[in-house]
Amino acid sequence: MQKSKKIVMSVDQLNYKVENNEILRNISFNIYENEFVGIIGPNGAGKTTLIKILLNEIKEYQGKVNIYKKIGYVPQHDYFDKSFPIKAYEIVLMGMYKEIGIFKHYKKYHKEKVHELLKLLQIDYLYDRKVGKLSGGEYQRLMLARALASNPEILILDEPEAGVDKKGELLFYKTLKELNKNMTIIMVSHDLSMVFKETNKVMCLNHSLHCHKSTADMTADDLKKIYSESLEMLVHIDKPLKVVSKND
Ligand SMILES: Nc1ncnc2c1ncn2[C@@H]1O[C@H](COP(=O)(O)OP(=O)(O)OP(=O)(O)O)[C@@H](O)[C@H]1O
Repeated sequence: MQKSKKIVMSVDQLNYKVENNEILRNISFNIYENEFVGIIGPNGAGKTTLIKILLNEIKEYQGKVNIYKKIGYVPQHDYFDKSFPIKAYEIVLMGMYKEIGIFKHYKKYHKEKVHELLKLLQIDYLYDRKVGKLSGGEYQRLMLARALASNPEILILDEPEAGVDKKGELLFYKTLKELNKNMTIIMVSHDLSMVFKETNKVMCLNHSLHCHKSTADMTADDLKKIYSESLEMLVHIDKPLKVVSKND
């Protein structure tokens, strides 16, 4: 069934080094429309670097990267300096900068779109609030509104759970599930329990790609290949993983 789906992104033999430090090694994968892919891996595994390559922020790599659809990006929690005096609606307008331009020639239509997005994400009350006054969960939803402002077909999120409490996280994933009906989602996360609950594909990255498969087919051995402390990690995963015997 998978074969009839369209490829939205394809990476072939990607290698990336900084001086003699091999950060990404021989990475190849395809992402298909409407997939919800979780990228997991330990600290320093190259997850954010891979995202930066997909976003074309890093260009000095070897291999082929083809992106066939428009990307919206939800950055890590500390992406913006929160002491900067900017209001929530202005952050969302930034997501439309290609339409508006750097001289902020926005029209009534753009502001209406901001209201629409904030309403969709249940944070319309934040419209005029300074970004430094937002909670972790509100800030995360605002970043999502900014990413959606450019009408993306692929949404990439880098550790969206950081700085958000459990209730906020559950609400956020509910929204992502809804968006996933019309959008491909790629999410870097350290929250393995949510990755196993919410995504339908998982990539295990630790400089090279150790596995890329359906979430339902993930095994404890897949995790052991990338996490040395896998036993403690497994304790926090609600969903039972397949037990693979040595003969499998
Ligand atoms: N410009 C750079 N120069 C040198 N080393 C770099 C550079 N960018 C990244 N690295 C190194 O590459 C490795 C991968 O970093 P990256 O941020 O991609 O990891 P990550 O998997 O996202 O980690 P985390 O889960 O901690 O956020 C790290 O060891 C990092 O120090």
